[in-house]
Amino acid sequence: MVTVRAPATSANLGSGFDVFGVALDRPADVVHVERADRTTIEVTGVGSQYIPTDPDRNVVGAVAEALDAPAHIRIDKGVRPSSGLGSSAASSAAAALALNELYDRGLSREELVPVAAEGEAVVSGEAHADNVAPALLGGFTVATDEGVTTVDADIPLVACLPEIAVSTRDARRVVPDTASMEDIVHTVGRAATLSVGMCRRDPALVGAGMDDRIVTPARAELITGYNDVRSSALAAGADGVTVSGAGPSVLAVCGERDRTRVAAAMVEAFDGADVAARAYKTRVGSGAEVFDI
Ligand SMILES: Nc1ncnc2c1ncn2[C@@H]1O[C@H](COP(=O)(O)OP(=O)(O)OP(=O)(O)O)[C@@H](O)[C@H]1O
Ligand SMILES: N[C@@H](CCO)C(=O)O
Repeated sequence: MVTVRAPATSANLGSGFDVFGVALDRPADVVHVERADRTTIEVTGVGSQYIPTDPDRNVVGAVAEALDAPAHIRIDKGVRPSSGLGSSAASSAAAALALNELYDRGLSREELVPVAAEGEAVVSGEAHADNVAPALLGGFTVATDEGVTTVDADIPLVACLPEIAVSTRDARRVVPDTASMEDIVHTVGRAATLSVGMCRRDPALVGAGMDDRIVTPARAELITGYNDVRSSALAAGADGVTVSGAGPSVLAVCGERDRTRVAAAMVEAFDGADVAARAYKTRVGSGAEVFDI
């Protein structure tokens, strides 16, 4: 049996839609795989009652098929589904790494990114790699059709998860088809600023780089209380705030000493909108880890 822990992730980071992503140091999924003649799936943990065990509908089934690696796959969910924290990606990445080890396929983590992205295609309709890349490689990742580049950035973050669900598939439907040249130039500038901030481990630059006029405003409409949560986090000292992935989680970047105050402000603002929420005081973390073989 092979066991792998894969982290939650936060994709887009505002200005990097379908390109940027970060691994978080918590929460995480843990996946156990054992050889079998055909793939069977068992799911426990947070939100498991909403996750199918049919290999054709669970992301790990697509990963097992892509690797031609039938197995009994037990998923212990630590990342809530439909959270905006890469729940499907955590399982996809963990299964890809675990089955690669179990069947000795010898693929590198970079080579496993498109394999794990096949899992994402099952649930969102597109094989976007911006969650599975950081889940496998760790750090801050830039995923394009040329491949993935990574930065080992140590940046404090707060991920605030409200008790509402937004599916990636629904959230992708509200993304506009076009954008003005002014908004494109604004967002490219912020994306470049964010990348420099990650390289310099500078939360203020990362926060400034999160601003986006193209996708985020449409996604914010799906999250009750988002505007109050964002302004409360900024008032509490956050350097930047944006929608985490497809939402509903809200991600704030801040200095280490401000995390507790920012986390409390975000939860309180959601409470003011009659939405229960919990906040993870986290940071950019490492990728999936193989525990035992
Ligand atoms: N192993 C799995 N883990 C989590 N969700 C899964 C899994 N397999 C299938 N799903 C389905 O995928 C959906 C959750 O994926 P979705 O992309 O919408 O949320 P997310 O991954 O938490 O968000 P985001 O991709 O924005 O970070 C749920 O409908 C769930 O039933
Ligand atoms: N880039 C994807 C990430 C989903 O987590 C989206 O926003 O739809």
